[in-house]
Amino acid sequence: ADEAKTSTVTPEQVVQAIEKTFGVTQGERRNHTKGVCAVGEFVGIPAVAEPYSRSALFSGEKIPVVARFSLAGGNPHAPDTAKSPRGMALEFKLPAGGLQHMTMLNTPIFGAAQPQTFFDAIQAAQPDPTTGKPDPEKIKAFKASHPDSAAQGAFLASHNPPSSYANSSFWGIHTFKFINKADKTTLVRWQFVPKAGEKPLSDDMLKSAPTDFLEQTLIEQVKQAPAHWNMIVTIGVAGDVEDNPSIAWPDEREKINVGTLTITNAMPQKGADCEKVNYDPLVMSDGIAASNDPILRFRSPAYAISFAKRLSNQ
Ligand code: HEM
Repeated sequence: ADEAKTSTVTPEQVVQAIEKTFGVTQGERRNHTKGVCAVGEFVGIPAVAEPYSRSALFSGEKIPVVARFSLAGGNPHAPDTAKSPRGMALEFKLPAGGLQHMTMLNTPIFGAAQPQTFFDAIQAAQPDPTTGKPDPEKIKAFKASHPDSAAQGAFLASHNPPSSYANSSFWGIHTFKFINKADKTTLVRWQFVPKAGEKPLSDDMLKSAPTDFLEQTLIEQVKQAPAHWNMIVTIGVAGDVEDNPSIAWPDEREKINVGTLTITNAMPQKGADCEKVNYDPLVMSDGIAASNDPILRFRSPAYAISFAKRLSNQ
């Protein structure tokens, strides 16, 4: 066990472990396999955002967005009632071909401080050959030996999953840097807050809801009226955790509303715009930059491996 803790797991090994635990859906994402495409726009509030970031995202112009909503894990048939993370991935199409990605979850923190913990979690969830199910003893041992997984686990256990993607908050989780026109850097974290409010499944709905409802609910909701989220940025102060996505920042930090995301249309992922996007979270525009968070840095090569596989129909 000590050896495992100090060893350096590679993105290849993590993607292989995901494939072993969940199986492979040919030509599809290795993680967050089940999902739905959407499109819309983002309008920033320059008076609020520009003191912190010079990104063209916050110019106040309408920025086209290609979005994808998803369930965590590599199971393409995961039930929409599963108490697992939901994802929201955004590709903002900035003027002159510039891009900004935000690839978020509906939990404020992540279940791993380093890639090794994520790898160990995936391995612990591997189905036991005799039962076809994860071995509860292995999951227990994983939790006991990985305290950095506890906060996200507790959040997921105490919050029922959303009744609609349009009624869920999504967090960027990692610490990022905003850089303004005077080259001043501010540490930030962000959250997309649904204007329609958070509406989790009730305990009764959790038992009675069908396997698949999230995709159809979103498609039908946005046919009636667009769905909106405010982008709320938390301003960090000296000493706030910069490189550990498993630890939340104190609640009392200043929060600013820097713009609104509007989703105008949603559609099945096959053949739609989001299908062939690699939502690498390190694709960023001038004015927004990565921290040294080891999870954030690790995601980029892991997504590239999954993307290359699915594009070549593996
Ligand atoms: C070591 C940590 C992580 C690993 C190894 C990992 C791995 C992956 C992989 C392989 C994919 C599929 C990529 C593709 O084929 O396009 C994926 C998708 C995704 N991940 Fe992660 N991930 C990690 C952490 C995170 C974190 C911290 C977040 C949120 C802050 C996140 C949010 C998502 C979302 C939303 C998607 C779906 C993107 C889409 O719709 O295309 N992941 N992840």
